[in-house]
Amino acid sequence: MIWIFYSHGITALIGPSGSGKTTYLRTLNRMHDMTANVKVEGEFLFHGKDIYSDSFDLVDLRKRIGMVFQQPTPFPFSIYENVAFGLRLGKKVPKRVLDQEVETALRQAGLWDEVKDRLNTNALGLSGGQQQRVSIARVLATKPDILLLDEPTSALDPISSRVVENSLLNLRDRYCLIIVTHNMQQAARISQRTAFFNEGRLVEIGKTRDIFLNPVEKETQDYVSGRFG
Ligand SMILES: Nc1ncnc2c1ncn2[C@@H]1O[C@H](COP(=O)(O)OP(=O)(O)OP(=O)(O)O)[C@@H](O)[C@H]1O
Repeated sequence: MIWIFYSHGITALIGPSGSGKTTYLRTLNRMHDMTANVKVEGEFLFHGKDIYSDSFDLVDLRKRIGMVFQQPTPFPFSIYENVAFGLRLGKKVPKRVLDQEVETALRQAGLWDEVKDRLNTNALGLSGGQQQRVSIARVLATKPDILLLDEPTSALDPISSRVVENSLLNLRDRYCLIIVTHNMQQAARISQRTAFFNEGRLVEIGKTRDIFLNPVEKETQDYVSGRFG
């Protein structure tokens, strides 16, 4: 099966617990490389080049295909240093440039107005939703093409979740976002395309509206109508 992700927009990966959503997501930036006994099959082309080829630079890959996890993952540094972290890796960047890039990333993540007066305070002092947006800004700062998000709002309260969702909505015209979510309402609210996984297989992928209202497969119909999962 050939599966294409477009250069921008949100694709939601849905399915019952243990259906393989996270396992699939992690293949997209080679997160399984460090795990013993994992075999990845198939071809994963990124701008026409197989990301599993030996010549693909892993650090570059993870900059261009960034990942945001379920738990916010700020480092115990200032907000500024968190976002600047990836920009500083392996090169010297002038402060003026760094300031600009940090601001841009925080604006894109929808956090700038809330933190612009306290960039030097510890990111761990922020709320969960703010910490998650710091995590998103940190990934955005390295100028990725793709953001992989593994249940990015499931550890947050409903209000913080909505704020993070809104940030993702603002990013979808510029980036390719691929998001694992347990929350079908969330998938329906924010994604243009949805993929349904079950028992380690991709069952069906299509426009979100079609997957929810008019799926091809009975398995998908049963899941979206709440008959299992
Ligand atoms: N295609 C597959 N091949 C081999 N193992 C798989 C496959 N899909 C899933 N698994 C195994 O099933 C387990 C659950 O998978 P995974 O965590 O990806 O599911 P999930 O849909 O993300 O679940 P949850 O929604 O609970 O986070 C993992 O241990 C994984 O190794």
